[in-house]
Amino acid sequence: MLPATQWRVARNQTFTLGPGEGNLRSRQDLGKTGVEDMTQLEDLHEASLLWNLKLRYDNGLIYTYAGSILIAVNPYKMVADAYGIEMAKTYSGKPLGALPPHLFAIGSAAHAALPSSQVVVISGESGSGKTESTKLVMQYLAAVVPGGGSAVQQAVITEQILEAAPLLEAFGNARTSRNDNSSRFGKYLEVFFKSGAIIGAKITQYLLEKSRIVTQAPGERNYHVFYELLGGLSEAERTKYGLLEADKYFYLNQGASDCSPGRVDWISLQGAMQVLGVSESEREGIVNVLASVLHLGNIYFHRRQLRHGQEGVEIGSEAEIKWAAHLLQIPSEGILRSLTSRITETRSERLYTPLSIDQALDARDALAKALYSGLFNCRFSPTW
Ligand SMILES: Nc1ncnc2c1ncn2[C@@H]1O[C@H](COP(=O)(O)OP(=O)(O)OP(=O)(O)O)[C@@H](O)[C@H]1O
Repeated sequence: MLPATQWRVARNQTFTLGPGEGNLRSRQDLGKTGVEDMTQLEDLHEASLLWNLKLRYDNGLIYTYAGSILIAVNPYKMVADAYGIEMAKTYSGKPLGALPPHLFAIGSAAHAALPSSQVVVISGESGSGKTESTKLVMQYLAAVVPGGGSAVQQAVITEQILEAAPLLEAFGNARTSRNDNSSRFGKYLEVFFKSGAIIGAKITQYLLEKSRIVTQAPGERNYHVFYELLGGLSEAERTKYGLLEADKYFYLNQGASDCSPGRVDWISLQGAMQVLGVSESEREGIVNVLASVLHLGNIYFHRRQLRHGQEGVEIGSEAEIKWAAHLLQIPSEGILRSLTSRITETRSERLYTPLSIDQALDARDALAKALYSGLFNCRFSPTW
């Protein structure tokens, strides 16, 4: 406790304390690199926690414990030798706290506590590093835990677990103002063990951000897969699906962000699908859906005055409807009707009420969202 009324704060700055403000004591000396576990801090309040994290971060130490919780400060650059098989082996079998704080220590602790069920909860704000941390925990498990079955089965399981991430990211991640690879869905990843060995995994994904399929804020993009598809198709394939360059699509160019293919090339993505057992005909179906979503986005409408002062619409671009119908293998009249009128069914008849231009645009977007989210939900719940 210091009785002084003058407190030295930083360098040569001083300030005078007012009456009743003298109950101050010096900050705990955390040394150059802070403490590895926040529970060692004498003062447990926001300022001291942040100060400790800063000291460590400034020294290239991005991980800190708070008891059995690991706090990671995103370095936004690869920290040399921080991960990899050697590091995974170093942490394998060591109890939490035996070595400096690390994500691999969390993986090791969870693995050591088997066979009772374990859960690693990774949370944080957008761009804080959840996706990367999830992949690192999986990399750790794939590196140090044997797969079940024969050597070939083990290799297949490990490869499938690691290939699932880029595939899910292609369909569920997008560039946002905060993160170039932001996950726009929640995921729950389960890894199954038997006798200490990995025998399978399951990813459940939920709450995909559907609005992004049809609209993007300035500087943001649609899901990576669209740009990867258009960047990777050959000329012949483009012709087959009636596709143009990415910047020609309303669903891709609204954010006025660049339309380059970005993260993963289409060939690698197809390779990942193959590894995960997506057949060639299913892959063909996936491209059909993606291409039809793009075609739907380029459909536009003209206002039409109907009898009795009623407003209706007519399609401005038959070609896009025909492409979507062809790719989805449904009659184009059906799409046309559903985008221009509301259908009400009674016992004896069907009533068609014309849509206004805003309603028609909503109907178009709703169809595109239903197609894409249907694809995301049913094709990408891999279970091994
Ligand atoms: N451990 C790390 N080492 C180096 N870079 C990292 C690490 N973790 C994250 N990053 C960098 O930060 C970026 C954002 O991280 P990440 O996508 O994991 O965030 P997130 O929390 O999953 O975000 P969102 O909620 O938007 O999906 C990554 O693309 C990567 O460049």
